Amino acid sequence: MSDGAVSPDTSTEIEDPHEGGFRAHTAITTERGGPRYGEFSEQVRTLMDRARYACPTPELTDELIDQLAAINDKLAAVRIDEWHSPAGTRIDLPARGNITLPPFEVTDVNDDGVFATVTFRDFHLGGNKAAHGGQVAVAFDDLGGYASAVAIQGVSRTAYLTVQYRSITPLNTPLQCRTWAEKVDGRKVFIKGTIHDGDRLCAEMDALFIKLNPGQQ
Ligand SMILES: CCCCCCCC(=O)SCCNC(=O)CCNC(=O)[C@H](O)C(C)(C)COP(=O)(O)OP(=O)(O)OC[C@H]1O[C@@H](n2cnc3c(N)ncnc32)[C@H](O)[C@@H]1OP(=O)(O)O
Repeated sequence: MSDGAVSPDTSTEIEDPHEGGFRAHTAITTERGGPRYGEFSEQVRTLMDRARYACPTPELTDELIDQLAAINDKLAAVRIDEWHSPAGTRIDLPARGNITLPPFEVTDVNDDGVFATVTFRDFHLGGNKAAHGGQVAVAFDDLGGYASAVAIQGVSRTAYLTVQYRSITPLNTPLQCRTWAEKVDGRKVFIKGTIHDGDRLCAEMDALFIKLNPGQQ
């Protein structure tokens, strides 16, 4: 760190409940960030959407830098560990409040798998109005992990994930995603997935998740 630089404030880390995997033994709560945290997440997503397509004047760029720096300073002052951050733990919000995921809402979980509506936004643009292929994989990874968790009632990590891009995945369109466990063989969980725009198949996933051993990172 250079002279005079200040480290981000991480003093709010009050405990480390991490015992392996990527889930902590913390109570599930929908309180963190307050009742309007979902609106906050939506504003962050909208910021990224608008920034993706904006061409500000140099003067506006100057102004926005100052405003965003002020916001970033406020957020840095309330930095906390990943286990207690509402982003990723607010199960009442789209994509658990995780702003790095394409927002999705799980509509059903049953013997046929996990069913969700996922919407790729302007900031997920790949090119020519289509979603970026990597973002499609992100959606599959998270919702595939969900299907794996349901199948084994435990935590797993992705060993491999392949995507077949069958047709254009549109932006700003509620799409139907289904992920399901095709086979469980010991610690190996073979997961399949599809994303449809109505009747049209956009992409398919074939993935292997490995159930983590106790304490495994
Ligand atoms: C609800 C929230 C959902 C969120 C989901 C998000 C999921 C993620 O993004 S996880 C992040 C991305 N993934 C990673 O970082 C994982 C990195 N890799 C690893 O940590 C390890 O390689 C890991 C855990 C996958 C497997 O390692 P390890 O636990 O030592 O298992 P290992 O003994 O090597 O393999 C177990 C079995 O799987 C097989 N296997 C492991 N990796 C592969 C692979 N890539 N391809 C094929 N088979 C494999 C092995 O051959 C072995 O098979 P068998 O039992 O028949 O001999």
